Amino acid sequence: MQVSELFVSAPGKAILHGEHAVVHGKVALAVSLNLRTYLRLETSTTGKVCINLPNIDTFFCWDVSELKQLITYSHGAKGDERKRLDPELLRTLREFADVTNGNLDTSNMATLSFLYLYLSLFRSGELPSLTVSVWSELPTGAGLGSSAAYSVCLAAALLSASGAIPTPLKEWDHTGRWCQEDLELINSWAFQGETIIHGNPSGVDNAVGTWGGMLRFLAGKIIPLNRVPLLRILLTNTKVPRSTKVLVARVKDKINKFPSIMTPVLDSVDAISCTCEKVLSEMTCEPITGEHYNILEELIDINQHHLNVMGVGHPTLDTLCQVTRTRGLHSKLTGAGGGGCGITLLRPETDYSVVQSTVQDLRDCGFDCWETSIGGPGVQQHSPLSIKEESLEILRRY
Ligand SMILES: Nc1ncnc2c1ncn2[C@@H]1O[C@H](COP(=O)(O)OP(=O)(O)OP(=O)(O)O)[C@@H](O)[C@H]1O
Ligand SMILES: C[C@@](O)(CCO)CC(=O)[O-]
Ligand SMILES: [Mg+2]
Repeated sequence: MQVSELFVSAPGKAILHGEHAVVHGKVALAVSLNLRTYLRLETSTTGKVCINLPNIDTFFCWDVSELKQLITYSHGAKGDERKRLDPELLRTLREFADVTNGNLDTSNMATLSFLYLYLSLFRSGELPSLTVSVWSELPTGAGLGSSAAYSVCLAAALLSASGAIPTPLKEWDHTGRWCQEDLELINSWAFQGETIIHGNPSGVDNAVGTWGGMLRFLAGKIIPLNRVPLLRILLTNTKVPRSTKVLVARVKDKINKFPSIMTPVLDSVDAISCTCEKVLSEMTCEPITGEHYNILEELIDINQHHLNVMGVGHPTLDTLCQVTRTRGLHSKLTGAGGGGCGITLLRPETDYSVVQSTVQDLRDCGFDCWETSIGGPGVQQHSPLSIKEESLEILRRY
């Protein structure tokens, strides 16, 4: 065991275009948010493994000796264990935690992905006693990549604690980032955590949590977009709970039922992402005009219609679009939809008073709403000094 106390964090994300279509091999454009999930890992000599997940009211402790037996029953991963889930280990863990396949309980999913990563990453040596506490600024299950930020934090902390990757924080620094090769390892294990929570993730959310910034994602290929203009975005949480796993499965059923109808929709979303990427890149090399923003707004409107066609809209998201439209602003859902969050594009000239009135209108609908900054850094190691006092207090409370 390499560390006694370790802090890491990973950002949430907003998808500009391409949610759902990305699961079916189309392009998505996604960007990290300034809202983060923080994790504290502390080694101990208690002979216990504990997780504290206060956002979802989940607190568990197991004896290391009890967990050790689970590995004996499992035959170990075959092939490249970073890329594919070990079905036998997962089955053993489902039995152990009494979680049936298809169970969507928040607490069960988070526990299962922790146990899976812990046992997979330490199975070849001694299982260590440790306590992991996670605290997030992100709303859970609202489309802002909370599951990916959680999985990325778990992967980074457990890989570092196992010695598979170094801890990058220098004595004199407040934050440290891993090298490219280590980030790829973190991302691949985070994808496994996402797979346990989501069922069939594309990998875009964990890629943003790992690398941060804005990126183009296509069939597992990640291209960072460095030349993008500064965008002003309003985030609205309708507070309608939904599960990404259920929504992704719903879209798949629809594609299977109406392939000739749904395939053109997915192709159109792909073209929207590509057109948006082109416009964003033009905006960095020529003077930004109103026409650039007109196109970005039209793309948002068209995509929102497509997402409704895919069956992942919600009446509250329609309300969000209508309310912002009366203020001349354009919105779409972000993430899996079915409730959760939407994004509204603000133009550079959008007056502060218009933003304020829009926020108030949306709050009057019962939504949470705030202007956000985008493009925050990907997964990081922290010194305690670089974590807000309230978050640090929560992480060290358990
Ligand atoms: N802070 C957290 N602590 C523990 N578990 C979390 C936390 N945040 C998210 N999770 C896990 O992630 C699940 C929510 O994932 P889900 O993919 O449905 O939503 P999301 O990631 O917020 O949205 P989207 O996938 O659309 O971006 C929760 O049920 C829980 O298992
Ligand atoms: C709905 C989806 O496209 C995005 C969720 O943030 C699912 C995924 O890509 O894994
Ligand atoms: Mg998710």
